Amino acid sequence: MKAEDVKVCVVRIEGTNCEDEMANAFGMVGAKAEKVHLKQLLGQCAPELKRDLEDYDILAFPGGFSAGDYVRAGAIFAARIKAGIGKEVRDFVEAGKPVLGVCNGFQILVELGLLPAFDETMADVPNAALYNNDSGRFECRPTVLRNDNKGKCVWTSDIPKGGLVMTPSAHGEGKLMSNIPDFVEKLEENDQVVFRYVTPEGGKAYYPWNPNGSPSDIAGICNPAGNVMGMMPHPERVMTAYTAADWSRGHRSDDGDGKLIFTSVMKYLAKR
Ligand SMILES: NC(=O)CC[C@H](N)C(=O)O
Repeated sequence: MKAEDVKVCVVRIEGTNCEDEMANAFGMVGAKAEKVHLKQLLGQCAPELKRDLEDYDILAFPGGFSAGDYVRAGAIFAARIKAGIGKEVRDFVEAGKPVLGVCNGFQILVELGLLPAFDETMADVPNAALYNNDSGRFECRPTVLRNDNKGKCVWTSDIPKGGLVMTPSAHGEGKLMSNIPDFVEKLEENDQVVFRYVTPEGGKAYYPWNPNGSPSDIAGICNPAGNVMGMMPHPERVMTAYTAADWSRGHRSDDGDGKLIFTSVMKYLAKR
């Protein structure tokens, strides 16, 4: 698939607030991104505004405070999706099409049951959640991630295994939790761990470099097939070096580290 033929659905509802930079990020790697309100996918709009998920090649859930973070961040957005287009989303994922959830988007993917999705896609009762940060407050700062994926995730092929990327974090509910006793081990066994928080030198993270207290310093995971990825930090905010933290620019020329996520998925689609 040529880059210019790639169509991206950047889906939003009231409270989403990172759709512009998410659409811009895909545009910077040559794809055609469209900001689509959930109501357009549900048909609750003028006929000419109706959109069908199957017409897109990538589904992206941007950050924000969808539905005001009521109940839990992402819970209401996920419930509305599941009730209205659950089958279409499941078909999209099972067709191997790439799905990205950033921050609130990650929370939505977990609430939908699309991550970690150990046994099935969109299980009725999700077996994980993004919980309140250990600090009990909203954490907003540059964070450094190490790519710990062994090659399964389609969103990280341009980042060497063990490579470091600086991507900023900004969230109140970023602690990945699960009711499954050996949750982290299962993620590791399935190669579903993607990013871990580390210090700028690549060492074991401690607060504030792990801003939320996530076990094993996990910052991002993928599904067993590797086409769905969710991460708390915001790669779409560091597409260029000038938006990166000054101390993190040593190993990048004019691009920001976040661009590698978007170039990676375009390479995956180029082979489909
Ligand atoms: N930047 C975001 O998407 C924030 C996500 C969510 N509102 C939280 O605070 O955890």
